[in-house]
Amino acid sequence: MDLISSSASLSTPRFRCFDPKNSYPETPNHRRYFPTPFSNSSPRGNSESTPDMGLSTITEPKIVTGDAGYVLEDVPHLSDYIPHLPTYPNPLQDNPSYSVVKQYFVNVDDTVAHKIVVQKNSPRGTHFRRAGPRQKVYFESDEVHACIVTCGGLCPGLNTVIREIVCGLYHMYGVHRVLGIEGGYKGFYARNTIPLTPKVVNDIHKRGGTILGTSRGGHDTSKIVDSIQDRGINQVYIIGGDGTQKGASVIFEEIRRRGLKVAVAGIPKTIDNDIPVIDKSFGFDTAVEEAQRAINAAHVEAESIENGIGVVKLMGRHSGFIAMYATLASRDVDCCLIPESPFYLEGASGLFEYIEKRLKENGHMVIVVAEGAGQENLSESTRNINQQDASGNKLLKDVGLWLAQKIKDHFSKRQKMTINLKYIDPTYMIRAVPSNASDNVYCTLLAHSAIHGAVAGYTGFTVGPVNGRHAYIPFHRVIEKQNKVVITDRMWARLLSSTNQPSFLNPKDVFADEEDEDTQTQPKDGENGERGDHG
Ligand SMILES: Nc1ncnc2c1ncn2[C@@H]1O[C@H](COP(=O)(O)OP(=O)(O)OP(=O)(O)O)[C@@H](O)[C@H]1O
Ligand SMILES: O=P(O)(O)OC[C@H]1O[C@](O)(CO)[C@@H](O)[C@@H]1O
Ligand SMILES: [Mg+2]
Repeated sequence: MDLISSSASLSTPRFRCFDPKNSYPETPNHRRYFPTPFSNSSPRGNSESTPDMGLSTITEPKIVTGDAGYVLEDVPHLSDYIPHLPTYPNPLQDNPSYSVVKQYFVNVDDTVAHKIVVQKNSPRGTHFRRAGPRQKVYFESDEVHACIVTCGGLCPGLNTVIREIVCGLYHMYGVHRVLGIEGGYKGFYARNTIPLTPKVVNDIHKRGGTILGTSRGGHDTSKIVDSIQDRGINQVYIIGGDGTQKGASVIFEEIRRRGLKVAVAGIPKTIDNDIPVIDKSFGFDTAVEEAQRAINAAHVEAESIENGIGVVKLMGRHSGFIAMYATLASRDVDCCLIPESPFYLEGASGLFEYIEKRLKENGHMVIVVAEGAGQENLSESTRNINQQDASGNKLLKDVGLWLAQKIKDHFSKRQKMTINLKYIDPTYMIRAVPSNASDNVYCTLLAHSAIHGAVAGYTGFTVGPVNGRHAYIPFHRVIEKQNKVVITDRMWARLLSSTNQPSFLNPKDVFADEEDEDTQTQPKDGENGERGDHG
């Protein structure tokens, strides 16, 4: 029996109080899991508690299984822990723009498949709850008091997401009280707030950065939730990367522990594109486009002089997506170095040998290096002082400068070959720009999906496209690991074939990696389409 078409519904209850025993079907094929009971019922957190520590027990994943290996990894709902919540008709049904749309409301049983490449006998696999407006909502318009916070590094599109949350709440749901939290998580308890209206945010999407400011570190769960409670905030929109989503997850747990009617929605922001499950992060396309300008400059410089070498360093701490896509887009790049693919300089099939070959063949070359590439080489040659930023992220050594110097040193020893190397570091330029047109549209959809989820009572979720369809993804799925370029995937093979660079791998290493399932954040053979590999 197909779970979706079965009479037993996956939906949260409507027009009645929540009874967890009835919320999910229970048949031999339909197992059900419920949130763990609250660890205590204290209405306030203990502000003496250690900052940045999870104060609450972790909610168990909500997993529903169906026929033929169907699995729904569902997100929490306010009614999971607050009984007797009233529901209201969605005001969109009377909105002139939306009411004309046929089937505007998402069917409560709609789910989105995580993997869409399947074989005849494959199980149906993991699904996520489809994002979008619901017929019934759990907040009245004048009851909503929302807030928005941006955390972590900058990314093109932050202002667009802020704008669209404010305008979406205002125009779709008649919400007039939205607060901007200044300066990231610590702003909840240490900074001012800014009232946000459609007028205030009207043209902010044309600017880079975030009008709210951002920060790293300073996540004090208890103080943040105290502030949310004291201000009477009941919808929290949190925009940020993997660290931010971890922070959002513990905020959600604490809110649930206190039994507050507060929806927590995460909007994934990462210029490195390192958040798993979602197709792609906003701002990524803009960053790749902006990187073309640096690569073009490096190419022009390199081809204008004898044995010219252009080296461009791009962002990407642990994931080389920007470098890989910028390289593939440009076609002027002869070598792309990313954190996922270790490389070496000396000897047969090493980088120096390849540079010499390329210069002899072509007279110039361009190298793109992601900031996290080759850190193991740098550690060997420089003292490793394990420095961290305020959020605990390891500070990387400058691979661009190191590489440029190594290449210069190598060729200066070789009398017969004088090289001219130009090093370009556009690191912050690619993330400080406003988002491009397609990212702007994407940001709008993310903001709308987050709003629809929160007003419908869903909480503890990150929103994002999964195979092109927006879905609500439980926090644990996006914070458990980072998305990385899979160098045994066809996308990396395409890159190798476009640059003709050495793979720096011997087959033994490849097979050893393939055996280690944990290193594979993407399926092999490019089958997931997650990062645009539909080949
Ligand atoms: N495990 C965690 N628990 C609670 N809060 C966290 C955790 N990790 C990070 N944070 C908080 O999240 C915020 C942002 O984290 P971080 O600086 O790592 O950036 P990010 O969100 O990963 O974005 P990006 O890395 O893309 O710039 C910081 O305020 C940090 O204190
Ligand atoms: O210098 P900051 O602002 O801490 O950010 C640098 C880091 O942020 C990122 O852009 C991720 O947001 C990384 O690529 C980079 O290492
Ligand atoms: Mg991060």
